[in-house]
Amino acid sequence: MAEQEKDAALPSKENFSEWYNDLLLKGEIMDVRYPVKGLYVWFPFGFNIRRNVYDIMRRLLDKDHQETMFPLLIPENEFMKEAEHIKGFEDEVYWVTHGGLTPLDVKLALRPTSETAIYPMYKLWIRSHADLPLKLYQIVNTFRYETKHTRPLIRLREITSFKEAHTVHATWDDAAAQVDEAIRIYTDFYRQLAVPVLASKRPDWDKFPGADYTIATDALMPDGKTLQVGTAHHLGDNFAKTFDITYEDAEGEQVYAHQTCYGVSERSIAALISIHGDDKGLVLPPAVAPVQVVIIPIIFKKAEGVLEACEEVMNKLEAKGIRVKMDASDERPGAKYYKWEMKGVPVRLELGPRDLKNNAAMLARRDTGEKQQVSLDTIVDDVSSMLDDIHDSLYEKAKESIYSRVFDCESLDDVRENLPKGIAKIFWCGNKECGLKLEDDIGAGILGIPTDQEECKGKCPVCGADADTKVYVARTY
Ligand SMILES: Nc1ncnc2c1ncn2[C@@H]1O[C@H](COS(=O)(=O)NC(=O)[C@@H](N)CS)[C@@H](O)[C@H]1O
Ligand SMILES: [Zn+2]
Repeated sequence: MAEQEKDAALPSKENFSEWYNDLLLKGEIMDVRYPVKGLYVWFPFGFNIRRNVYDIMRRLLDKDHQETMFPLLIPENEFMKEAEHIKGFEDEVYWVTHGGLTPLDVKLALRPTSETAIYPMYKLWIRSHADLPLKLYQIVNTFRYETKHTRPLIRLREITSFKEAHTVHATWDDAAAQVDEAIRIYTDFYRQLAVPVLASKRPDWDKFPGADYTIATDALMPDGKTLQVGTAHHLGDNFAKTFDITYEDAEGEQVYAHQTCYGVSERSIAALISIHGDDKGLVLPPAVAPVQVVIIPIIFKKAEGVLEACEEVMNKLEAKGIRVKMDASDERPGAKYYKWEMKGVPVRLELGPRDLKNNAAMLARRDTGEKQQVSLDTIVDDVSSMLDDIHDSLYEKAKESIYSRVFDCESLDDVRENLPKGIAKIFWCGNKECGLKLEDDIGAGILGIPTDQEECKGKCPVCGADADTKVYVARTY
């Protein structure tokens, strides 16, 4: 890897942006030196985290979805069919115009998202209500010519890990239920990454192009800005009408289907790195850590059976399905601790001659730094429960961090005062002019109406009209 930059110390997490960029290199996540703006390269270690993260997503989806894969290239005539969708993506889509030296008679879009690749096929596949609900997903790369500031894992021009699900239903209500199910799946997915998220219904002007409405999940980053880490869209029968996706209902009538689509990307990894990391580097939730336990043999002149004991412990942990590595290199122990702490290994296991004599080993937690001596007879259970404790503690700390930075505000001044720290909740009458004026006034975005919003009565801070909902407002990525 790039040795030269890795020697300087990691900046403090206080300057979040420098810390984040440097950690992507030092933690061997992504290399940003690829010569195309917005395209980045996975280091193997980072790619290993990605595999673990998406294995969790697959386990959740495979319960009642099927995974597949559609082509990357979309013919212009299909892409240009749905007006709203075109308006939303026309200045972001990349086009392929040649095959070798031969100009193409129909130029091809690189999928920015795959509705217009998938739905012409759904038209062919769906004939009767017996074919519904259809729930497919793919995990692919997609391309968006982002003009805002590109950042690895957060805003890429090639989204390398775009999980998009596209479902088809008999009725609008069935599709609405699927949107709720998608948000439940995402909330569970993020809980397994120890990342708490807030779900809210986006204002109309911020919904997905071509959708009836969008519900999004947002994480709160250390710098007080929110990151949209997943979205679910109710597409109504808008795309079904455009792509003529109909099914024969029980009465033999041809009926337009109702659809949803929902997606997450490598922002899921940006969130877990940013929320859990510290000044010593990555702090990985055990569920996604490529190495969950690193064994450090403490060897003096004579090995005195230490290496054999470490091998034995390693085999017992591996037999339990724990991802373990032994670092028997001849680096100093301190250098080893530094390296594996940087890579966020949740548990370090130290074993030297004295431990061996006491039939014990020392466990050190990466998240809190606390050390615990355990007997070699119970070490597998001790390590397993420590890994569980680490997950729970990371999740609790992250929940405390986001809920303590959601501020219930009564006035726009309140909002202005609290925004630098996190998310504000403020009344909104629901009409667009007020919403846009509110966003303009405070230089931040309306995230939306919390999905767990209770009834509440108040006044719109812009027009003074009665309001019965509070909305989340925040500075966003
Ligand atoms: N340029 C980007 N880089 C990284 N992630 C992105 C980028 N653009 C969008 N995302 C992520 O991808 C998710 C889904 O994108 S989206 O536009 O909201 N929705 C769709 O494309 C729908 N077809 C559902 S898959 C977003 O919630 C966001 O988390
Ligand atoms: Zn108003």
